Amino acid sequence: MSKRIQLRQARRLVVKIGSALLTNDGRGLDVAALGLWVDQIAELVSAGVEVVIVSSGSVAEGMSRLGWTVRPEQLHELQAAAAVGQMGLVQTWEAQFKRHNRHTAQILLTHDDLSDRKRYLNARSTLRALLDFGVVPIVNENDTVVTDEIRFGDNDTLGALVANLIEADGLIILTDQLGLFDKDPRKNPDAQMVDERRASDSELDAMAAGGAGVLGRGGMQTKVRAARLAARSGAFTVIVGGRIENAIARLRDGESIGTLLLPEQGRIAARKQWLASHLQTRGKLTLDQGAVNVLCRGGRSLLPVGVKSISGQFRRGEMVSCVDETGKEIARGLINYDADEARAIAGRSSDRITEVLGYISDEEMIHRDNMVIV
Ligand SMILES: Nc1ncnc2c1ncn2[C@@H]1O[C@H](COP(=O)(O)OP(=O)(O)O)[C@@H](O)[C@H]1O
Ligand SMILES: N[C@@H](CCC(=O)OP(=O)(O)O)C(=O)O
Repeated sequence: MSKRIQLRQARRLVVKIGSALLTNDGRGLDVAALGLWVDQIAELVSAGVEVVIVSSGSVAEGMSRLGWTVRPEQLHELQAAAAVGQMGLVQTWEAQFKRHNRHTAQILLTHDDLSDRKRYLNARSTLRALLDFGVVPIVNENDTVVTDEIRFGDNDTLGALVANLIEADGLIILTDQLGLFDKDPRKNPDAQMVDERRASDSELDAMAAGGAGVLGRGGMQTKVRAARLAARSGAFTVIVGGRIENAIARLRDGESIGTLLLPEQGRIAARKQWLASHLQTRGKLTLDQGAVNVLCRGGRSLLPVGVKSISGQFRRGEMVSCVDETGKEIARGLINYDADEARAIAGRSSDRITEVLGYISDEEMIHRDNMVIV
């Protein structure tokens, strides 16, 4: 049976749109095309699918606004163009979603934000809150503080990291080709499009080795790598032509367009493996019997009220071990509070967190998505 059914079942998606598509061959943003993607995404969101957009195009739009016809070589000039262009980029997304009465939000991220545990949880909470409010987040690299993306033109990786961050079911990469071909179709007219593969398939590397288009710079290599990264949290990736009529809607209907790259394992198994790989725990939470029962039954978060005592020094986002009153390990997970804060709210009801700490970041001590039962 075709794996395309996965697209029909997806509840949370990241849609990444590259510079090659967004920018009308370098002449500013292609507002008409952007409007058509917004129509399809707005329909998905109304049908209950959560969508985060990773949008490139700031450098190209900035160049157009500044009247530059040649892409500058100097990094600071590229960064300046990105800062100018980002304004136009988010204005355009906002105006297009407004036609559907949908709010958008600008999120600028760096790779470091996503590898630092604390910032990872902060970014994750913000994105989750936005999705809960029915807002469509528009993500781009924060080109003012880092230069990796504009140097390598690789928002594909950012798309995959966001898919990991929000535990998306899938990553849809819209590009200027119909999909991934067995060789670069620009240089090889006989190239054949790949329909479905495992993201880990090593044959994909040779296929993608052909370089990039004129505006985008990552090419298919970064897309294949992004598919492998996305697969780490169990997400599938589709590489598909953004100019195909109704591409997003047709994918959603399970139609076989573009190239589907599949993870080895499902979302939950992948997540557990990812958590299990963080072997080093920084602290220990002793739980009361009620909390142990609830966690062992599965599918529940750990609330502060079920925590009897805490040992160790840790920061928000670090891995801690949860044990029962005999010291037997029950679970491991990424904790939402620093050790001192966790001690202050342990044993208390979540509605008292604000009173005790003066703020609340999460009702849970450890969210169920960040926990693995051992
Ligand atoms: N095997 C391949 N299949 C499809 N496209 C390929 C392949 N190898 C290289 N490419 C090139 O990758 C380009 C798309 O990547 P890129 O220019 O980085 O776009 P984007 O801005 O969408 O990320 C295509 O225009 C194509 O020339
Ligand atoms: N962040 C920059 C560069 C990102 C970039 O070029 O990525 P992509 O075209 O998707 O491979 C921009 O928005 O122009």
